[in-house]
Amino acid sequence: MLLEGDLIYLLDSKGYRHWLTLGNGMVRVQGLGVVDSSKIIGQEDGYALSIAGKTFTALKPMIGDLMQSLERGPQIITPKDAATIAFRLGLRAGETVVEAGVGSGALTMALINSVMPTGRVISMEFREEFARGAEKNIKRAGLHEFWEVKIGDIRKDNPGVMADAVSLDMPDPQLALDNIEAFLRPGGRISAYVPNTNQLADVVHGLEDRNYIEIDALENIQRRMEVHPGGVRPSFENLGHTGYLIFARKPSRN
Ligand SMILES: C[S@@+](CC[C@H](N)C(=O)[O-])C[C@H]1O[C@@H](n2cnc3c(N)ncnc32)[C@H](O)[C@@H]1O
Repeated sequence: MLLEGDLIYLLDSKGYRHWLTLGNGMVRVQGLGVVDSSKIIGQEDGYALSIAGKTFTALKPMIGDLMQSLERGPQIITPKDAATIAFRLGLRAGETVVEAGVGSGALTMALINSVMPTGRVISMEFREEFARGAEKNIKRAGLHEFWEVKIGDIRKDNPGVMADAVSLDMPDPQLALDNIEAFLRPGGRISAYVPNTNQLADVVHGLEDRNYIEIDALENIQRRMEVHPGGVRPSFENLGHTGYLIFARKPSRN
């Protein structure tokens, strides 16, 4: 059911998305002008409606849609990499995740989505303006209840919680490993996302030096397929390289 206050998008016949928050009455929608949102409130997800003679479908966004529609500051992580991070960290409802840095908040949304409604994500970010931008994005997505941001440097500051998992998307994750010892629980999981192979090697060596176990480094390659009357082939517009992912678990230190 589509409710007042929901953030939704109207999908047109060309596949374009027009975003709006369902309000009381007329709402301005970019590219469409003014839309009477009272006609959408109370309808089912996937409701088809006509606006100025054109057909649209009203849809509630999934987490990947929210990630891709946010206002961008720093480069965001792609849904394919965020999904792999959340799954390989083994996140479940009720867990506590510490991440750094927050950037635009895209990965944060995927992490929150995996631990809500009883768990939470604490983001550590050393640039105040990025923290505020991410806050706007996370509020727009309606996920702020399960999130906290702390201004600080994960290489030396403590988030003040014991984490089940730590997720790092920053240039030098290996320099945070000593500090993370204090707040990642034994058996806890860690992930790092880096664009270059030299950074990947630095992280893996850093984890090995600290006796982390089940260390695994990978690149996540996905190809979108196109189905044409003449045949089926990978899209020419496929994204090439995004980043490398490293995962490990922390053993008990006794
Ligand atoms: C590439 S962006 C993260 C993008 C984010 N994962 C997303 O999907 O939107 C990297 C962020 O890490 C922050 N950062 C870098 N080093 C940091 C550190 N030592 N402690 C906290 N934040 C850090 C940067 O300010 C930047 O906001």
